[in-house]
Amino acid sequence: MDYIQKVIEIAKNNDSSQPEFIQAVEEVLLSLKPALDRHPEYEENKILERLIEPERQIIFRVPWLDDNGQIQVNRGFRVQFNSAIGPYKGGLRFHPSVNLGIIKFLGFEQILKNSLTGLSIGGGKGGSNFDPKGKSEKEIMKFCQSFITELYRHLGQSVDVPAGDIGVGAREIGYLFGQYKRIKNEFEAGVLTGKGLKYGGSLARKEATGFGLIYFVREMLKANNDSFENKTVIISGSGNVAIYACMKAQEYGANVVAMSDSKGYIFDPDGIKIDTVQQIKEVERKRISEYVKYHPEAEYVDNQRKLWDLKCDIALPCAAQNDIHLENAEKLVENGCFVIGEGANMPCTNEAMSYFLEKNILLAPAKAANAGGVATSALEMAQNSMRLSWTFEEVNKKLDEIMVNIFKEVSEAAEEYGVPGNYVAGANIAGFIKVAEAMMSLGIV
Ligand SMILES: NC(=O)C1=CN([C@@H]2O[C@H](COP(=O)(O)OP(=O)(O)OC[C@H]3O[C@@H](n4cnc5c(N)ncnc54)[C@H](OP(=O)(O)O)[C@@H]3O)[C@@H](O)[C@H]2O)C=CC1
Ligand SMILES: O=C(O)CCC(=O)C(=O)O
Repeated sequence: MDYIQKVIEIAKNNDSSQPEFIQAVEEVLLSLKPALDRHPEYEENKILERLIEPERQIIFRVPWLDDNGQIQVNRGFRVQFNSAIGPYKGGLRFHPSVNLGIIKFLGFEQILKNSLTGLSIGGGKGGSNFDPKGKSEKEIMKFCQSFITELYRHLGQSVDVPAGDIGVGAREIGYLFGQYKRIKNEFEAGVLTGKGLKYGGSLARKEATGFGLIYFVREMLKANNDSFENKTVIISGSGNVAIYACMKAQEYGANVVAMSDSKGYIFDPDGIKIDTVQQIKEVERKRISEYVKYHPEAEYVDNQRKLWDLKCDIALPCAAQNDIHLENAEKLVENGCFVIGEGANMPCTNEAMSYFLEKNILLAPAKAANAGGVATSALEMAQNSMRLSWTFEEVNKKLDEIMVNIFKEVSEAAEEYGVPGNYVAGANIAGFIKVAEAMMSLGIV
């Protein structure tokens, strides 16, 4: 058995109940062969065995009182995966589906993503099986306070710096930061990112993941003599990443005709009115089906999975993992889709990814394409350290430059390691080499 297969077997034996984590490990490791062939010292130093084992995993009880005075108990997680190149960095997800395997897959992806940003940030991720849907403002606050009252002891601006993810936005970060500050009796702004602008947040962080995705896809299209101009785009999700991806794609001349949420999708052939989506999702926190009340010419389909049956040039999955299965991939290609830009983490199954690569579809992998969010979080940390705030234009310009660099790094790695145009392998190899080299320098730790 070769080295890669041996390490995949270790993951399968140790973590057989964590399918998403095994999926992420297989996807990454199988693409690293050219890098491992060139660097036999990685095997001697058991770099892969160490890479798939988190440095630390914290699982904790989160008790809180609901509005009826009843005690509720949730489970909290923080996986501090790899700190070879910087403090652990990665978001918190609050969603009923959260379990250790999901947090581990996200944390594992985050190691390589953060490496690709070129900034000094290691990989981590956390969250809870708490469902923010249907909770009152007070319940959200009480949950956040209880969550951070346990987790705070493991955090710090040079230790571990969480941010948002599904179900965690500026509102939740505010409550988490408020309680952290109270417990520590210290205004340690750099301990959390995605903060509100009034207390240390960065301009353009809210927009960064979506905008960054479009900057990356723009570069990928440019390298293939194409652009967003007049392209038909469909986007899954209607949360933070989806909204700002839509906005930037429209600015570049694309016609975004569909968006979704976890229940269904809207189809507006004249182009999605993104301010309406913002009102429904960011302000009212309602379902996307509300859209047709404002725009009766649009259609609502009560089946989120059917989104992928629509005809488009570019598909941007920006909702959750394993959103595009093989049959969705086949349908997309059959309908003429030739670009996939992954805004969500691991939105394509490994079978769907392989199919897209086989069909020479331009595939922008999540680790590279959605790295603009965490990169801008690192810019927020930099501003916090300097006690300065940059303008929106300054942050956005830096974000754009970072995404241009990531694309360059990814496409050059693909070329150098004999898989030109395979940005999936390019991203994995480029992200991995930096972390592996740092781990080699740091000794057996
Ligand atoms: N926020 C960030 O900076 C970054 C986020 N990401 C990734 O982007 C993706 C979206 O995150 P973000 O926009 O922040 O999250 P939000 O919570 O803002 O939005 C999530 C969106 O996805 C939908 N959704 C959630 N779960 C499912 C599901 N199982 N099936 C279908 N739709 C679903 C939600 O629908 P509903 O409204 O019905 O809940 C909502 O529209 C995630 O994969 C996240 O890990 C990656 C990098 C950075
Ligand atoms: O901004 C951050 O630190 C986290 C972003 C994130 O969770 C992600 O990149 O998936």
